[in-house]
Amino acid sequence: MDVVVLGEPLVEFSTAASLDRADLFYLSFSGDALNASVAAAATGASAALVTRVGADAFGERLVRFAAGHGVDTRWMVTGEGSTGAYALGADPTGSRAFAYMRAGSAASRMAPGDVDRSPVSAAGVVLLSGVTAALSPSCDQAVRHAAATARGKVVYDPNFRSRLTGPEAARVVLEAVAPHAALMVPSCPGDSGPLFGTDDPYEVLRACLGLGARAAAVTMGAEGVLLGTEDGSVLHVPAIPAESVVDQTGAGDAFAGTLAGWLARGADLVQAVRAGTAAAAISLHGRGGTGRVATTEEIHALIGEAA
Ligand SMILES: O=C(O)C(=O)C[C@H](O)[C@H](O)CO
Repeated sequence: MDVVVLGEPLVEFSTAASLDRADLFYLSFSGDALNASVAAAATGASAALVTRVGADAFGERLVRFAAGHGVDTRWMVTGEGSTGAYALGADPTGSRAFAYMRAGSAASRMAPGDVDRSPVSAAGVVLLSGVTAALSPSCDQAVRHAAATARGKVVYDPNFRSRLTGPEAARVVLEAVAPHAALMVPSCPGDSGPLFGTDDPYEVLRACLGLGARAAAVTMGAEGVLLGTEDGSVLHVPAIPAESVVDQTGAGDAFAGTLAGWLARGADLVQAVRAGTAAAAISLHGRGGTGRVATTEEIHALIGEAA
């Protein structure tokens, strides 16, 4: 397996109106782990999502949705608890509101055994996130176990969510995972303030390397990505400008999933980060986490290489 992602897929109810006024919602499927696994599969890499869904109206649809996007669903199993869901209000000014309906969900009941039953140990890249660790104590354990099992092949997205966890707890997970990380992809701002106490991307980069990650790609939205490696090299990769932005939800996941796919297929770090920035730019044209998934041809066209 090229890429293995561990985390919670969510049913997504989105609207361009505000959540307290909208009465019509668009149904789709999202969640940081699903967004990233769909992006990874779109690169041509084999990509599996390791998770649990509920035995309810949406669990099976979620699995079908993932399969329809080329994700290997053999490790999306049905378990106790409901399929997680969230409502997203993404209005045209760019402001966003989230309402989670995921407490006690099937995926939040994952545990280290889910990792042992998955292809994590044989994966080219294992994509883990702070969202997954924040779902429950057993998910926290699963993330740490996956990091140790993946033997240095981890891409870690801290993805700090104040509705799910606090800075201290998120920082403890980050410190546990960092020594296993081939790459960390913190956002700045976003993850930087709560987790690193600074919005200076160079300081965030140094902090990630100081914790034992072999490389870090600090994502800065329209300012691009600051990429640094343990040998001391630092490179600024510009963002790809996006016009007519519909919604930024999932852009970071498109970045992480795409770069994981490219890395697993043999690209070097700089190529993979460039591909990730292209996928993130394209994702801004769709509503929700999976509304617009970049094709490899589109990525090549944007980064100026022959497809
Ligand atoms: O916030 C989360 O936990 C989600 O997974 C919902 C969205 O899909 C996610 O925030 C996009 O990154």
